[in-house]
Amino acid sequence: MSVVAPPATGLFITFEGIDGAGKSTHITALADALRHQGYAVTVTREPGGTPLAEELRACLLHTGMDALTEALLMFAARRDHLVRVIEPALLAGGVVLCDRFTDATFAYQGHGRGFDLGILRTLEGWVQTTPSGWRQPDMTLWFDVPPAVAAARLAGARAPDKFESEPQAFFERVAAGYAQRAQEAPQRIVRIDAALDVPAVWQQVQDACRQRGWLP
Ligand SMILES: Nc1ncnc2c1ncn2[C@@H]1O[C@H](COP(=O)(O)OP(=O)(O)O)[C@@H](O)[C@H]1O
Ligand SMILES: Cc1cn([C@H]2C[C@H](O)[C@@H](COP(=O)(O)OP(=O)(O)O)O2)c(=O)[nH]c1=O
Repeated sequence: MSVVAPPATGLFITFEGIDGAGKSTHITALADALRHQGYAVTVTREPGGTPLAEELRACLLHTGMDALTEALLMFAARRDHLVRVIEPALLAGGVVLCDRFTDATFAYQGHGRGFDLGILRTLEGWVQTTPSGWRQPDMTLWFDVPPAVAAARLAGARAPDKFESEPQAFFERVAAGYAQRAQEAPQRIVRIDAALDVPAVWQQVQDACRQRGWLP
């Protein structure tokens, strides 16, 4: 299949899934593959991606707080990131690969913590409305993996942060939250079977891009 140029409004692709699902591993590989095709690619992450949002990330990952505070700080970091980094890159016609976005807030704060989904929907509407309109990812790759598999991958791989220290039951709820989001937005959210080995997962990531004409 021939490769189509990204639309003039750019291409926004997000990576989602529980901790240890394999997002970071594949975001690098996809960035390399897209750059090879001549795309201008920005790789970024949430919470984070700007100096202010990285400061908020440090608080969010290491300081205890109530669920509303956590949700508001996630969306505050997202707004700064969207306005300063994501929108300018997309409006310049580039590709933005973002490690997590609003689906993570629904999964972690909504389903993991049990925070009100209606309030999250309101915040999503406010935060993702920019001068150029409503911004949603063009495609979201959801790395679906059983929490026990993800935990085994992370054991010993790195020191756990606040979220990674949560019990498996928390990640079961987060995983169910992602499944619900995927059901609500089947056109946007592509399920990747992330329990398979790295080559098999990478194949699925490439297939999702090929089906949309973004990779040959
Ligand atoms: N498909 C896979 N099979 C086995 N191990 C994997 C796979 N994908 C990633 N890993 C390993 O699991 C750990 C977590 O992967 P990472 O990409 O950092 O996940 P995430 O960014 O989703 O938290 C890393 O040590 C990585 O090398
Ligand atoms: C974006 C986002 C992340 N998170 C959590 C999920 C992760 O455990 C944590 C940091 O995400 P991440 O960058 O994936 O962590 P790491 O690089 O250590 O894998 O923040 C939320 O709870 N809500 C959100 O909206």
